[in-house]
Order: sequence, then C-alpha cells, then structure tokens
Amino acid sequence: MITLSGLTKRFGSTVAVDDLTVDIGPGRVTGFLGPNGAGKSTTMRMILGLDRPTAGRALVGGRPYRELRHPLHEVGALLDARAVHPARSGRAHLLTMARSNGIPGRRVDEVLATVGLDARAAGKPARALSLGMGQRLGIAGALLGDPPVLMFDEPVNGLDPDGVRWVRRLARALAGEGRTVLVSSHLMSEMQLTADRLVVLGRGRLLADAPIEEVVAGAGTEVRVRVPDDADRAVLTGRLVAAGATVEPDGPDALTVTGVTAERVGDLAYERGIRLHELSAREASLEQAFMALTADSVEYAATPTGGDTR
Ligand SMILES: Nc1ncnc2c1ncn2[C@@H]1O[C@H](COP(=O)(O)OP(=O)(O)OP(=O)(O)O)[C@@H](O)[C@H]1O
Repeated sequence: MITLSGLTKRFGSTVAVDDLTVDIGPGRVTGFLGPNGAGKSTTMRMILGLDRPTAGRALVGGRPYRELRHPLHEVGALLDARAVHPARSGRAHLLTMARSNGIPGRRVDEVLATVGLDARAAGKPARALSLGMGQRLGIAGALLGDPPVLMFDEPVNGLDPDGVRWVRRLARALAGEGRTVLVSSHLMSEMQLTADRLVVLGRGRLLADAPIEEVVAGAGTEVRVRVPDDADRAVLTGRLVAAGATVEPDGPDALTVTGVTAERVGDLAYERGIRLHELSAREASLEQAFMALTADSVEYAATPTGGDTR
C-alpha cells in the first residue's frame, strides 16, 4: 500500500505536486497518468525518498521510505532505466544491489530469468544494452527484493510489441499475487489493457482516482447517426444543438453527437419523420476521457501560429 497525504513539492515557483492525497492499494495495477510535467515522476521520487516533500507525506506500507529497514524488500522501482553505471554489466549491477541489501546472489539469476535476460545479455556492459533490454534490467532490479510494492515509470518505453505484452502480463501477475503495482505511461491504450484503476494528475493536482471504467464512462458516450437526406440532416442537427448536444459531421452523410443519448437522438429524428440509416452509441475511449480530463492542465498546449489560416 502506498499512502499519499497532502503531498506537495515545489521547485522555486513551480508547484510540481500539489496537495495530493490518494491511497494506492494492493492486488491491482494502478495506472498513473498525466500530461508531460504533471508531476508523476516527482511523486514517485518522493515515494522513494529521492525528493523531499515540501509538505505532506508519502508512505510505503505505512512508513516513510527513509524509515524502511530493508527498502528493497519493501518497494521496488524502475525510475530511470539508464541509471546504471555504463561500464558495468547488468549482472554485476544486480549483484552489487543484492550484496548491499543482504540478498543472496542466486536471486540475481532468478530475476534475470524472470525478465528474460540471458547470460550473454546480462554480461554486456550496460551501455551496450538496447533501451528495451535496459528496461528489463531496471525491472529485474525492482524485483530483486521480492517487494510487495512495485513502481514502474514508463516501463514500456523502447520495448517492441512482445516486450510491451510481457510488461503487461508481468504487472498483472504481480498484482494477482496481491502486490501494489503503480505503473505510469503515456500510452492510453496500453493503460486500458493493463490497469484496473487510474490515478490521473494534471499540473500536480489529482484529477481522477477511480476504476478505469468509471473514468471512461465519465467522458460519456458518442452517438453516430447516418441521415441519408441532406435537408433532414440539417434539421436534425438544429434540433440536437437545441437539445444541448455537440454535433460534428462524420463523413458524407453521418454525424457524431455527444452530450445526449442514442435514444434521444432517435426520438428527435422520429418526431420529424427523419429517416435514419444508422444509430449507434460507442463509449468514449480512454484517450478521449484523458483529453477531456486534462484539457485545462496541459503544460504546453498547441496554439495556432497565425499566418496560414487555411
Ligand atoms: N529538479 C527539478 N527542478 C525544477 N523543476 C522540476 C524538477 N523536477 C521536476 N520539475 C518540474 O516539476 C514539474 C513536474 O515534473 P515531473 O517530471 O514530475 O512530471 P511528469 O508528470 O513525470 O512529466 P513527464 O511525463 O514529462 O515525465 C514540471 O514542471 C517539471 O519541470
């Protein structure tokens, strides 16, 4: 269990993490989402005692990191896969970590096998490892102490599709063993497949802490309606807008409608005797839900540059 209460971090005038209160519980994968600069890495660094909170607390298993007697046995983390001495082999790196934490050397071979690094790859100097292999090595380090809490910051960065699936299965398996698993990622579709619950940050503040289905449902559904007749389509558009919906053209004869249910679209068409060729509702994607949630908190929004107004 990770417990954050009133967690705040300021760097000069930048508020990186702003009064964050959330519990990240065991037995599930919690996805940690937010636009660039939202404060995810800073939060993870505070959980690991690498950054000191300006205010509030970050606890692992009820205690601040620096009070943990055997930290590697309590929490494992992949933060920056490149944080390995470039000339040292992956195996030597893990052996050093193991020794300084009273972990037997054979555990190194176990975790290397778990992450799929063979003897040849594990014997290479870290600088010769591909990004994907570096990620695997970082994950091996996180698993070394067999901890009940795991945090992976962007673990699928640089992994090929097989590697991505592997991380997904690993995260799910670790959660299935009752561990607390916190995974940050920019890839919404990946989060949708991996996480049970989401914690979403924007400008350091908590925007959502809910099961993934709830976050997606919060973005509402989208209705697609095909109206073959041009005049009918214009009439229906007017009625939908009057009913509070947002309507966008979708191909030559279709509309995408948000803000009202499919039933309401059907009723409004029926009242005017408008012929429909399709009426379908689809749930918003996590991507859309994320965009809606974080619209006000992106650090650098793209703005029109003027000049070319086409
Ligand atoms: N050491 C530091 N000194 C000054 N500002 C910092 C420092 N570390 C982070 N920040 C700032 O704090 C804010 C949060 O950064 P953080 O890296 O935690 O966000 P993030 O959500 O992990 O972003 P990304 O997805 O881009 O990694 C940003 O505005 C960043 O510029």
